[in-house]
Amino acid sequence: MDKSCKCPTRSPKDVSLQELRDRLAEFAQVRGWDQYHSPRNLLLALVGEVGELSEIFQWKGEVAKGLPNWTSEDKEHLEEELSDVLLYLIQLADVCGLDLGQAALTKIVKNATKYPISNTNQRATSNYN
Ligand SMILES: Nc1ccn([C@H]2C[C@H](O)[C@@H](COP(=O)(O)OP(=O)(O)OP(=O)(O)O)O2)c(=O)n1
Repeated sequence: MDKSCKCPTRSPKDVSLQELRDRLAEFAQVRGWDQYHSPRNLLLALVGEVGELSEIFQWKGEVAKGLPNWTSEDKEHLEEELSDVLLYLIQLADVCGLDLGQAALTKIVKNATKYPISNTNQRATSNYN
């Protein structure tokens, strides 16, 4: 093992929105791209990446959870497109001055109020009819 490596060691799941936001801000800043990263431009970039994500599923028919029949190349492509969407979403929230993580937690609480457990079968499933 290379002991000179200063790479942080952590669980693969241990990535915070704040770290992603900070790294994206630095990525844009050192390239002089902040000037182009307006809310509108980032939204359009986000929508473009959602389109690229959609293309992966286009014309495939239903896809089983866990993607059992997908190649590792297909899964890697999906990871990249999901990441592009996430990264533009984080940047959009950042340039709007919003705390996306806190907002998402607040929204989950709001969703739970809107869809109480006792009414889940009637209300949530009615969305699919
Ligand atoms: N002004 C920019 C341009 C790119 N990116 C970052 C965010 C995305 O993660 C990725 C998007 O890069 P591309 O526009 O090259 O898009 P793709 O990676 O999807 O490449 P392609 O469209 O060639 O498949 O780079 C960014 O933050 N700001």
